[in-house]
Amino acid sequence: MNKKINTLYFSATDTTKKIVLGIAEKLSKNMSNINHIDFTLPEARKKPVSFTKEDVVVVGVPVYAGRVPNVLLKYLNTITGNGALAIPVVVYGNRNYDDALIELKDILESNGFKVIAGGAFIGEHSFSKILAKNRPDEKDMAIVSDFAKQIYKKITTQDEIQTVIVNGNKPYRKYYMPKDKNGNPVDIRKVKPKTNSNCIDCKLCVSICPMGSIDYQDVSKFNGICIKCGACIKKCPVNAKYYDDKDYLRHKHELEIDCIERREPEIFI
Ligand SMILES: Cc1cc2nc3c(=O)[nH]c(=O)nc-3n(C[C@H](O)[C@H](O)[C@H](O)COP(=O)(O)O)c2cc1C
Repeated sequence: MNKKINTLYFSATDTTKKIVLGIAEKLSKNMSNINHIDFTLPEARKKPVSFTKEDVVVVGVPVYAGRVPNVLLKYLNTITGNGALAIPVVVYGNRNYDDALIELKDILESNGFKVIAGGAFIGEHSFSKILAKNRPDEKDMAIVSDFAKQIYKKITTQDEIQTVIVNGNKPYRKYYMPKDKNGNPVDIRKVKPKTNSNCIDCKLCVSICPMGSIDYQDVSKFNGICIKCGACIKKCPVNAKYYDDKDYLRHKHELEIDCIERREPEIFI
């Protein structure tokens, strides 16, 4: 194919990254030619990014509350497509992707991309070590591979490449909210991880927090918001970070029970 392959993704616990890179690598003959833009860390979101008609961009975000994470909207709206082909990909933790894919597609289109395919895939849930455990797995990656083949064919055989229609509601549904035991919505936005005595002060959590919120001098302190992305919990080498908020833990437990049935990726081409 006569086009440059790019990835553009946010991935706190690497499941979105795995899907996006999987698609890009299958689309590209020469893997070292892929241009990777990982905007998981705050520094990366300060750099302006623009593409041209010669580019194909695989764009991935995790699903947060059934939508594109709202903390990423400002950054996503600074990216300019200038006619580049885009493949939006959302990765969710086996509950639902609700309106995240259609929202990401709309964002890309309004920024000058031509959206030619899209997909919703499943990754281990950020809140849990058992919900969608170890996904994406081999079966998911086989679908990734087939999806990339179909995209390749579409790009190389259609004279006027058609845009795609994806699932989702318009207007978008409200951000999904966890409920308490009486069914009332609870707001877990203020919940932050605690640090236990296992901590060896290695500062890894400081360097991987996508919000740059963990204090360097005192890693048990937060200087900004926590998006519950799971990075500091899952990547800590000594399991020093944990949540003890009862509403958060109740929601996590409820998801682990209610969303146990395996969901499969959906692709749109
Ligand atoms: C704040 C927050 C909200 C989430 N909301 C949803 C959701 O609505 N539906 C769902 O199935 N998974 C949800 N998830 C789980 C993530 O979408 C999923 O684990 C994804 O694979 C994480 O991607 P990453 O590994 O690239 O960070 C949520 C995760 C977080 C942190």
